[in-house]
Amino acid sequence: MSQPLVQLTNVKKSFGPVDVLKGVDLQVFAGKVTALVGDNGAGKSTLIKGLAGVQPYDEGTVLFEGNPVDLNSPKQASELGIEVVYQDLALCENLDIVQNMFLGRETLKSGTLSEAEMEAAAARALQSLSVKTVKSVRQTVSSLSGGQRQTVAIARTVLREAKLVILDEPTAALGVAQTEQVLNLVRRLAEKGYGVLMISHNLQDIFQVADNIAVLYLGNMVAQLQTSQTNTNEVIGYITGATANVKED
Ligand SMILES: Nc1ncnc2c1ncn2[C@@H]1O[C@H](COP(=O)(O)OP(=O)(O)OP(=O)(O)O)[C@@H](O)[C@H]1O
Repeated sequence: MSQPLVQLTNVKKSFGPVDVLKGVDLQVFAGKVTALVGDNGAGKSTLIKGLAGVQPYDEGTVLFEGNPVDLNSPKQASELGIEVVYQDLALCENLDIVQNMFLGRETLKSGTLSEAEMEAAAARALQSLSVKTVKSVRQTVSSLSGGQRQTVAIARTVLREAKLVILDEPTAALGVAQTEQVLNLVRRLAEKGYGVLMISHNLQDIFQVADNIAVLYLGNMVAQLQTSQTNTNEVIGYITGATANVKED
């Protein structure tokens, strides 16, 4: 198999006396969707906050494209090409799609952009993901459906030149049709070569879009499975701890 885009080795994180990540390994590949699953409190959010540089790990190594990297701030993570779409999406209701896509980044690496250039770049980001559900990039976010909002938040990561897109429960608040739209978009992200790490509690979604499934149980990575080589019962066994595979200290 090719070199992972991201490789975490023996990552640990504690809050006071509570060990939340107890030496976690994880590999995420470019062009693949990796689902991160685990019961409430397993450590999924803590794991992605470390990758996002929001809450740095206490110990462990992170290789990005094969090189050791520090992830001590969101800026460092973003500069490497790690972008997270949190459940709240961090979109401003009263602003339009273009304004939201450039929020806080009115100037890019290439310098300051005019309105027309920003509009064109926003449209290009959506087109690159074959998004047809958004009619105009000048629509305000308040007029968009939940699925369209998720789409805009994902397209924003593309505009920010992400290499790894981390999605926190992207379909949690969506109905059936919009879930389908967003799952198609997640697949397209991978087809375009992005590495995707997706937290989800929905096994149906996971079996539909994920190439790999990583299971956290009480702060331990108990399984990294290929979706094609496993089934729902096996994954549930690891999530609930019925199938034990915990590293001894
Ligand atoms: N800042 C913090 N201070 C203290 N404890 C924390 C902190 N953040 C997380 N925890 C604890 O770490 C454990 C793992 O939390 P985390 O949010 O990473 O789990 P999760 O798998 O994302 O859960 P969920 O599916 O419910 O979102 C929990 O027991 C939680 O209470």
